[in-house]
Amino acid sequence: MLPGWRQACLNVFQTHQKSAKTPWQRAPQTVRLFATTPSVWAKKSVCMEDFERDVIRNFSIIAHIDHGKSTLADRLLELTGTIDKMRKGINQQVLDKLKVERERGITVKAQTASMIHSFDGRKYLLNLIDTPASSSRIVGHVDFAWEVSRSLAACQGALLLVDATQGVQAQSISVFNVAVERGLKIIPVLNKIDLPAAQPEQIAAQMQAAFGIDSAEVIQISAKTGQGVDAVLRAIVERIPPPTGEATAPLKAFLFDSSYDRYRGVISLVNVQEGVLHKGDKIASCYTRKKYEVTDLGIMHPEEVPTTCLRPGQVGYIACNMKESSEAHIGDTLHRAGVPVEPMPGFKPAKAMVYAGVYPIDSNDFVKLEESIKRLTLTDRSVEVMRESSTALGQGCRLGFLGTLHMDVFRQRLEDEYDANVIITAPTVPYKVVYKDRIVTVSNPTEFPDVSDATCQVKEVQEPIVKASIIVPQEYLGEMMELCFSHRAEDLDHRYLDSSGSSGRAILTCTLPLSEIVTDFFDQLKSRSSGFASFDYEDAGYKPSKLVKMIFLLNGKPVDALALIVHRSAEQEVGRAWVKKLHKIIPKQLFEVPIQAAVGRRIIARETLSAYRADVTAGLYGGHHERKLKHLNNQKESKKRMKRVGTVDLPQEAFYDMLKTGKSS
Ligand SMILES: Nc1nc2c(ncn2[C@@H]2O[C@H](COP(=O)(O)OP(=O)(O)OP(=O)(O)O)[C@@H](O)[C@H]2O)c(=O)[nH]1
Repeated sequence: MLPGWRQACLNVFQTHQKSAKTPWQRAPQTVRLFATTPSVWAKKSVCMEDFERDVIRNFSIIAHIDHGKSTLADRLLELTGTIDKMRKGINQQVLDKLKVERERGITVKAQTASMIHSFDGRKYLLNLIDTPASSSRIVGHVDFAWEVSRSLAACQGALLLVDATQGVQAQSISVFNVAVERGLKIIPVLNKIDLPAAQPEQIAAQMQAAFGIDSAEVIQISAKTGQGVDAVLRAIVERIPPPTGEATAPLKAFLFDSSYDRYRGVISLVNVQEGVLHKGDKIASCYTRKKYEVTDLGIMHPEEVPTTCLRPGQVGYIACNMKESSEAHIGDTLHRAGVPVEPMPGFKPAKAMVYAGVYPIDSNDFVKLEESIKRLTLTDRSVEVMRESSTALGQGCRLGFLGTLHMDVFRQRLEDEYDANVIITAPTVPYKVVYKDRIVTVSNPTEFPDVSDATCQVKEVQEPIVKASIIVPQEYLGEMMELCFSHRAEDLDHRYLDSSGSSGRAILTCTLPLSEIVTDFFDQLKSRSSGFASFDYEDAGYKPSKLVKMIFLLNGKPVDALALIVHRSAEQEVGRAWVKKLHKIIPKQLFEVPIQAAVGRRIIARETLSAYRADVTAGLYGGHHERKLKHLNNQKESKKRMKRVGTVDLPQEAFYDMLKTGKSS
């Protein structure tokens, strides 16, 4: 169940969802909750002139998953009277939105809310910019580092929230580093002190060791009971500096998020840095140079509340007849048309780290799938989309994701919101193939050259590597080191975060090839540390590596959709495992089928599928000629639904099974 106003809003749309004829007619959930203003919400009006720079505070809450970010955000909204406690209901969160977010307990899409807070006789405008957290249950949080980084660019401060029972986790450190890099004022907050297992003193000391902050600055709270939360509000006002920027300067607004509304087009979230933005203003984008007219603007309070203007330092939404999501570039600078300004300094664009082919289970559904992907990317701009086709799977799309969690979330959203059943090929990272005269980035195994073939003129192959950090109770340190070494770790190092014997925590850092962590690394990390380890990684460039392309042959014919890029040291193991799996999954044919794994011309592994003919007429004794014919015809029909790979018939579902099990193998 959702809180009052969100539930009412959801009900309106669920009715619409049910009446929508096709899944792709349905509005994406982000849009539904973001852009509509049902009458159940009380009309609010806010005069933006009341809030000059010195009474504005722009901040984020940064935390590891489940440390209580959404609970604290709700408490702040309640304490400032932005939402009504009774209407919201108890223990229900206001800012989390998507179904996948509720199911996985993670925040995927950032949300922003403005609060008005009276303090020491003055009214302050507090803008909370919600950053998505990761799910350490699934894989590294780096998937959403891009979202976090863009949210933080609109802030001057951040609440660093740590669970007093769990202590500092890997993601707390990585987000902290991003915040510090951006020069944000950090307010350390220790949450869940109401729990009997809380160890506030020990964890505060841990925060000192991990972040180098003064433990006396740590505010102890319980976001659940509200204890100490007023001290957080005080610290936001007192410790976070106000934004800079002059109202008289030419307009400069920083675009940090966008969503899509089917009626109004793109809705952008902006942070006005300089000048004043009004309804009716003609604005232009520094990036695309396109011009627009502002048709609507206001603040998220927490729903949309229209205002007459947005002044320096303020954060709000604008609608300006932007038709395509691709026009709203995250990190773009908007200015008054005809009055160009210097764009905001370089913003890291989203970089795809993991690629996979996405195909419909029924190849006739490609058009529908492509449409669904298009719609979904309107709300998730960080996904790269290209068309591709495979002889085995037909027409499909090659998608680039920020990480495997991102890929998983995208697949789940495709299934939840668009009823799309898809086959996703094994994830591949982008490799660099260095030829004598050029460097080519390859993210599709079918395009990877046969490096053993001298005519290819490949000088070397480079693979992406990451700097990984694992925080774990000391008793699991050895186990974690072994895990890292078995995944080709280098430069392994560790230090202790506190000195409380074996129950204390250690942080282990190393470099790992990205390809090693996109499959089973995370599951192993969790199971080998009894769920206690937290893991994070960041991009660390490229490094030469001995990689080869492995292909699989059925009856001597290669199956393109199954090609893999593997490290030479693992080729035997991987080849054997996949051939065994294929042997289990591929249905028997009318003839014997050799299943082989090959690297270049070398056959690495082989299994043989024995011949079999489904005798559909067995049991039909005597002269039932017509019935026999009917059964044989049925058999012929079902064969038409099979994919023909060379001479071998494969049902599309077999690929689904192979690739699904391939992921966890
Ligand atoms: N006892 C207690 N429980 C809390 C407190 N704060 C949060 N919780 C509980 O901790 C769980 C996680 O809280 P959330 O607010 O959803 O955590 P989150 O950090 O927003 O999680 P993400 O959305 O994934 O970032 C929920 O069950 C909360 O009720 C607290 O101060 N005390």
